[in-house]
Parts: sequence; structure tokens; C-alpha cells
Amino acid sequence: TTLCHSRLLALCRRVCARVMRFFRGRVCVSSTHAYVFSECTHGQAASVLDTFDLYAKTHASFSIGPEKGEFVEEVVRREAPLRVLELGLHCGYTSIRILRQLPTSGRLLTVELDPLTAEKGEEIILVAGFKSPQFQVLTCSSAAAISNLASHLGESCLDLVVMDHDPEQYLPDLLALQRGQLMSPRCVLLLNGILQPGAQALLEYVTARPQHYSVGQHIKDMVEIHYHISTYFQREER
Ligand SMILES: C[S@@+](CC[C@H](N)C(=O)[O-])C[C@H]1O[C@@H](n2cnc3c(N)ncnc32)[C@H](O)[C@@H]1O
Repeated sequence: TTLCHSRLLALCRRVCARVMRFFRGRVCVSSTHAYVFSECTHGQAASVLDTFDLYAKTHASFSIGPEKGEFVEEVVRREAPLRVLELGLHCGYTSIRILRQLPTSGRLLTVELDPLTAEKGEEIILVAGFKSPQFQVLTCSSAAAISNLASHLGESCLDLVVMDHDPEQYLPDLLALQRGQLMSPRCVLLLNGILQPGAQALLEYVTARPQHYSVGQHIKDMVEIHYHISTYFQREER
């Protein structure tokens, strides 16, 4: 009975945390969007990012901020990915960081569970001067997006995956990407919030498979992970 109670309690805590995150997220997205939209210079990505950073100095914000933002840009510049998947669009801060460095033929698919947030995030990306088909917003859960990803990618595979959505989904989403053979042999994963238990589960999974994954640089609570694919791995583990 004690075990049952503690499991129930843990479940309640997890549900409450998710509900709180959802409502905080909604408040955060409306006020961030309103501020950035009215204060930035439209058409200038740098001004949009500066306005986000200014807002975050005095308000709670879900944006990754300038240090991790620079790191994301550095990775995109170095890897020159052609197909990028971002899980957790929010107001578009990370998306803009990615889009600023994406090669001309590169394309970003960004996923957002909450329809209002997806709308606001997409508007900010457009305000920053980026246009479709450089990017596409998929309004659904990460799991639904991944299960339907092949239809968006065609023959291509992902060269970069940025996870900053629900840490509990990190590992299930990585496994789904693996199963669907959606990651290219040079795919890089960028993981935010690595101190969260869900993210730790993913890190444990990848560090236990050094022949397939290696952990690269990290900045604050963001880490890059390199995927090494082999035909053996494709056949045996996917
Ligand atoms: C921390 S914010 C992302 C912040 C973003 N990287 C930035 O810098 O602006 C997380 C976002 O992921 C979304 N989200 C949470 N769970 C999700 C899921 N399972 N699938 C897709 N999006 C999800 C939330 O609605 C929220 O907008």
C-alpha cells in the first residue's frame, strides 16, 4: 500500500508539474510575443533576438538566452545541416538562431504542441524576416510529428535535432527517430535542460552506446551529441 501511495503521489506531482508548465507557458508566450512584436525592428533578426534578450532581463522567459543561443549558432555554422528538426518552438527564439546560420538550401521543421504558441512563434519568425519554405511549423506533439516526418523529409534525413520540449519525451523521441531511420549518419543532437530527469535518461542511453553516440561540447545545461550510424546498428538495433 505504501508503495502504491508513493507511486500515486509521484504521478500526481508529475501531472501537476505538466499542468503548471502549460499555464506558465501560455502566459509567458503571450507577454513575450507582445513585447518582442512591438519593440523590435521588423525584418531584422538581430533586433528580434536582442529584444527577446532584453525582455528576459526583467521577465521569466522560456527562451534559451544569448549564451546557449550563440552555441546553437556555432553548431549550425559548423555542421551546415540541410534538414533540421526543432522540438519545442515556443516564441521562436531558438528557431531564429538556427535560421540565421542555415545554409541557403537548408530547411527547418519546428514542432509545437500548443496551437496558440505555434501561431505566435511562427509570427515572430516571420517578423525576423524568414519565410517559408525556409521553415515550417508543425502544430502537434513531438511524437506525432516524428511519426509523420518521412512525408516532410522525402528522401532526406535529419542532420540536426534540437530538443527543448518535454524532457520526459526526449528518450522516447530519440528512439522513434532511430526506429524511423530519420537521422543522417552525421546527425547532431542538441539537448537543452540536461539536468532534468528525462534528459538524464537520454544521456544514460547514449553514454551506454559509445559505438553509436558521442557526447560533445556543452554550455550551461545544453549539450551536443554526435550520432555515428553503421549498417550493423541499422540492422540490429533499430
Ligand atoms: C522551453 S520551451 C522552448 C523554448 C525555445 N527553445 C526558445 O528558445 O524559445 C518548450 C516548448 O515546447 C512545447 N512542448 C512541450 N511538450 C511538447 C511536446 N511533447 N511536443 C511538442 N512541443 C512541446 C511547449 O509548449 C513550449 O512551447
